[in-house]
Amino acid sequence: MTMQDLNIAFIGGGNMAEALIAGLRRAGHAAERIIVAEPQAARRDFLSNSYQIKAVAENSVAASAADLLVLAMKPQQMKAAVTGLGLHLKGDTSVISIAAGVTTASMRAWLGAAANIVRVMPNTPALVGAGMSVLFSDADELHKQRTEYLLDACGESLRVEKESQLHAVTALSGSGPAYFFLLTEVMQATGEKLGLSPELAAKLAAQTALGAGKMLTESDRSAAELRHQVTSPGGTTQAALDVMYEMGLPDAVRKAVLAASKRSEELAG
Ligand SMILES: NC(=O)C1=CN([C@@H]2O[C@H](COP(=O)(O)OP(=O)(O)OC[C@H]3O[C@@H](n4cnc5c(N)ncnc54)[C@H](OP(=O)(O)O)[C@@H]3O)[C@@H](O)[C@H]2O)C=CC1
Ligand SMILES: O=C(O)[C@@H]1CCC=N1
Repeated sequence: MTMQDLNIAFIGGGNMAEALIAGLRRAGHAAERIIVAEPQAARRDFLSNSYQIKAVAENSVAASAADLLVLAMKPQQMKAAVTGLGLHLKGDTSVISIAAGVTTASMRAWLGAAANIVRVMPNTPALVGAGMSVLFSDADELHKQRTEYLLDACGESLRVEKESQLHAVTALSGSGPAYFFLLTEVMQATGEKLGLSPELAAKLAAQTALGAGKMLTESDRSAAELRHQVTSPGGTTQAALDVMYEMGLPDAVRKAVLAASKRSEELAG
């Protein structure tokens, strides 16, 4: 079976599932090979209309169709949703959990020892093909490669060798888009306070985020070097950065990333 022939099923059709479905469709995976099980009728309608995929209410229908099954509920919803689902899986189905914290051992306890489990921490930029996903799995290589087919349709993917590293990964790339969005929101609002129209302030903040991101990924210079290049001595950037340091922004970001990692550990139970 080629990767394009995989039947890919999602259980839970929320924000992150939608981002992965959008990535798959954008990369050309056939709509009739994607199915989502989602409890809310309005959300099912939205997903089937937006991506031309099949949306059903019963998890077992999606699970039994799957070569690749993506569990995309909240961590707290996972145990109830997947207990008993193992009965509906084909023997060689690859089961991907994207839930923060929930361990491979817990998934095996709920799904059955034979389940081929891959843990993934994706992020929402998958929606626009710019995702960063990290996987961990102790299952056979085939299951990791199938997972990479899905993830690479949505951006970039990497592997980690230790499951415990997923806490840090979650704190950086899983939650990370929200940190940049908050910064952008504040820049935009302040631009408006300084007299720019909402449209202009939004455009300047967003395009600046995109430009900074492209420089970080495409240039071989470090983030610190790129920052220095913007910062003329005695100039405007220096005035802004002085305030950021005085008010403890680096320390706040450090503590925020540590809090996200700790929360991931707590969700592991
Ligand atoms: N959002 C993100 O940026 C990222 C999220 N993740 C992980 O992805 C997972 C989903 O997050 P997110 O998409 O934000 O959450 P959402 O709440 O948007 O999506 C979860 C969906 O699953 C549905 N659901 C709940 N219970 C069941 C069930 N028993 N069977 C089938 N579907 C069910 C929910 O319905 P209802 O609303 O009715 O409960 C909801 O539509 C989480 O585990 C999270 O840790 C990972 C990386 C990034
Ligand atoms: O906030 C969360 O718990 C999920 C995991 C990473 C991003 N969103």
